[in-house]
Amino acid sequence: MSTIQVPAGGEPITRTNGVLNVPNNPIITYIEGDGIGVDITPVMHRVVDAAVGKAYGGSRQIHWMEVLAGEKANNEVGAWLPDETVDAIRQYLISIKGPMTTPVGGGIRSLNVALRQVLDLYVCLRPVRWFNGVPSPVKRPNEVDMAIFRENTEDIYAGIEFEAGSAENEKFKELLKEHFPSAYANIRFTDECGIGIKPISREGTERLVRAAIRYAIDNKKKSVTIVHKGNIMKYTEGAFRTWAYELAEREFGAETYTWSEWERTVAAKGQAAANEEQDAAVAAGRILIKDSIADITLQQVLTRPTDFDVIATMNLNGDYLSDALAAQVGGIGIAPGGNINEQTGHAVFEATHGTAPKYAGKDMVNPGSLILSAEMMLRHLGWTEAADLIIKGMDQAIASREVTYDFARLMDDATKVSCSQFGEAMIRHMGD
Ligand SMILES: NC(=O)C1=CN([C@@H]2O[C@H](COP(=O)(O)OP(=O)(O)OC[C@H]3O[C@@H](n4cnc5c(N)ncnc54)[C@H](OP(=O)(O)O)[C@@H]3O)[C@@H](O)[C@H]2O)C=CC1
Ligand SMILES: O=C(O)CCC(=O)C(=O)O
Ligand SMILES: [Mg+2]
Repeated sequence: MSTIQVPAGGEPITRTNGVLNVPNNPIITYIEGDGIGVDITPVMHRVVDAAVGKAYGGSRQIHWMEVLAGEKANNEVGAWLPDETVDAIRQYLISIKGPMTTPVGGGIRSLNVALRQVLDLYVCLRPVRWFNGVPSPVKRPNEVDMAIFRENTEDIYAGIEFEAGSAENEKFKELLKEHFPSAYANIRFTDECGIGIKPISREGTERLVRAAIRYAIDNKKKSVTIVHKGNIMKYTEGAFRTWAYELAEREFGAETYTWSEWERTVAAKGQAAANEEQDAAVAAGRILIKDSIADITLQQVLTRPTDFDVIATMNLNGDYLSDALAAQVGGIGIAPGGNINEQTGHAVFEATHGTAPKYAGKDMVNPGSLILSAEMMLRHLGWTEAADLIIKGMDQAIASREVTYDFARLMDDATKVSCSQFGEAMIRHMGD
């Protein structure tokens, strides 16, 4: 028997010729989420409903439809990610989710990753911007304004792993030994050795980088930085870099200037000529496509954030970078995101953070990350007036220094409020 109750007054969002048709009463599916999902999801609903109500005077309203996943689904129907949940998310196109728990070192594989893979949500877009007044460990957090495009379906997240001591692991090592003896010889300790495989494809790279460059063009950004560890992982991360440059030159030759063009000009005409060419291209408004190795990137996003606008990278680098960058603009409590397939129109919005289990059910954490994910969702639907109200509510609530514990502990003169009180403050301040 289905656990899904389709809201009587709502209509599905559909898509024709690549364009979303959003009715005034759209059904949006949501997963409450494990851990702090019970705290932040209802607050997000209240804030979004208030913004939509205020922006459109009652002529538009979201009809929320719960679909089960994670611990709640396992408790209620004995499945972590029920088929009907995936089917509903597929059918209704646009969803928002709370975080879901993934055990470490064994147990079920990530449901968050599974959802991205099963719907082929290849772009994980995580914008990082600072709100005036938010406490930050860096001197000039206002200089941080980046958008991370994280490839969401490949890399070590593909889950090709062989547990040490398992029959599969032994079989895989036999295969290596027989067919790739020099690779096998590189394994330092063969006896108890887990093995993971990292697939990175040209197709996966190109669709992600294409989305990142289009975003840079649409949002008038100056550069796209390809972040990789291609010096060490030559045929995965190094290939990502090569394919990214090739794509930029092939599909966006008029709008971009790449560091690989710069290198070719250096070889042909020398460095001064290449610099001149690059400067002229940038002055003419072409987007600079450059690359940076992952380790130094983690330093430079801190020391010279203005060098970075849009970042295009693979799954694991993007995961690390999103949490690290969130710290610069107030922390993971206000770090939003969206998982998107631009070809099918499916999108699942979600916070960057996880289930923060020690705070679960305490009405304590910052709901900002999920609310800002909903703000991205509203913009994606074209409901910009409601999205703008959410930004206004967030700005003003922070300016009035009514903040949750994570900000309050870093601010001298703040009033610490609960998760739900922060939501109420946001709603109050939408009217300011
Ligand atoms: N997309 C998803 O659903 C994700 C799921 N996860 C899963 O979540 C579980 C827990 O992961 P963990 O590594 O602890 O990371 P979490 O992001 O869940 O929490 C780590 C810390 O981040 C801070 N934090 C997180 N959310 C908030 C918030 N809303 N407001 C304020 N502070 C916040 C807290 O810091 P402090 O204690 O300093 O206040 C918290 O202890 C794991 O099972 C993991 O796999 C993780 C990431 C994403
Ligand atoms: O799926 C998980 O449990 C963690 C995922 C994660 O950290 C992320 O997507 O940022
Ligand atoms: Mg993460």
